[in-house]
Amino acid sequence: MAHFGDHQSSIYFNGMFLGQTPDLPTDLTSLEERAAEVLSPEALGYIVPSAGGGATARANVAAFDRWRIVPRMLRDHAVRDLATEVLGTSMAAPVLLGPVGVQTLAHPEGELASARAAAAVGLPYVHSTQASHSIEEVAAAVGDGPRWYQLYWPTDPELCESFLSRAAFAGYTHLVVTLDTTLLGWRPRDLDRGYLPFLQAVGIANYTSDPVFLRRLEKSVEEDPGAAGIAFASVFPNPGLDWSQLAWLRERWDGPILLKGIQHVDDARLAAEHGMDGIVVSNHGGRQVDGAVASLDQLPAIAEAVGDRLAVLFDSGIRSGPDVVKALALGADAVLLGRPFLYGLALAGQVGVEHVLRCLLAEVDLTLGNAGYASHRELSRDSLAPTPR
Ligand SMILES: Cc1cc2nc3c(=O)[nH]c(=O)nc-3n(C[C@H](O)[C@H](O)[C@H](O)COP(=O)(O)O)c2cc1C
Ligand SMILES: O=C(O)C(=O)c1ccccc1
Repeated sequence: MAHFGDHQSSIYFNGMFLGQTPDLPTDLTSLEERAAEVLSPEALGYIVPSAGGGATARANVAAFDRWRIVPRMLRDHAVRDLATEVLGTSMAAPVLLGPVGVQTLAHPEGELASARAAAAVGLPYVHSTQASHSIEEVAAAVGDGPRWYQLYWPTDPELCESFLSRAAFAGYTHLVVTLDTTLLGWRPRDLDRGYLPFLQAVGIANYTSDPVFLRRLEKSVEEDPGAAGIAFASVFPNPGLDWSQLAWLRERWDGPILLKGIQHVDDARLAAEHGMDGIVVSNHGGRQVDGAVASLDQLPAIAEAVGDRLAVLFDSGIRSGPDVVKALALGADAVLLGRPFLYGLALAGQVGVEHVLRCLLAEVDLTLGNAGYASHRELSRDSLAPTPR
């Protein structure tokens, strides 16, 4: 609670700004509009839209509106506590910064700014394989804060081992294996522009800092910046993965492993049967399978089926404090933030990301308190009612 508590009382007391704060909107929808004014057309076209016509991305957000919080009265909430622990990692609140690649697209300091902001607010940072800063640079930026590593499992086992050993050596403790992007989804806005950040010379420091990857490059990156993009395209797609290969991964990672991209209750059960420690119920913010179900709609059944065996994390569509409260009440142990923190990053670097995180946590705190809860641990399905149609 330490970090968040300090900031909450000194800056965002009762939701009001008391001291110096960045000149940024406090609601995340307005923040997205402001970020759209500063992002390049390419960056905007990559970050904001989703797969296909965006039906799943819209469904992700709309799903939260089908639930309403039912406030309780005269329940002492003078001392409130958002602090929690997930798979041994302590955090100021049940919120993590989700893995997001190529963040220099949004701001020159990219992942370094986001990682510093996460550490300053006391939330874990999940570092993407697809990042524009290396595993080691981001570890240094996080300092004493919690470090989780997200794996895009490359086709080359030697490269995969290299990523894993570098991450472990740099002090990352938890592995989040993203399963929903073995092939990049159909994304018309990028296709129409002929632009994908990781195929250009930018955005793949995580690969170009890797000795195994560099050995795979026939031409040096200095000679031909396009060579890295081509080598990346040859190792990134991995549609041959199946459940049997998790044993291989388990042998190579000592800490907890979470599977990201789970949407089917049977896959959640399979994750438990294969000895995983957690899952992230996610559809990648609607960026992969357009027409897929809303992520929140899958959460209750999944949490019910495996919540006693696995840590159940959730993402896709979180845009406000009440959204966080609803996901927790429906069975999530914690949520991951995606696009919203990128908008803060685009507008003001580290300060902008901190602003987004503090606004979100302050709104979670006020929503819980005014609904009669001293802690998110008191939430249950009974805290919500379905919205009448
Ligand atoms: C620009 C962008 C890049 C992303 N890169 C990754 C990535 O490298 N690895 C990953 O597992 N998920 C990635 N994601 C997905 C997020 O981790 C998360 O699942 C998603 O953004 C949640 O949906 P939301 O943006 O609606 O909150 C990315 C999302 C965005 C918007
Ligand atoms: O754009 C994404 O959503 C994403 O996860 C990704 C996938 C491959 C390379 C870079 C980012």
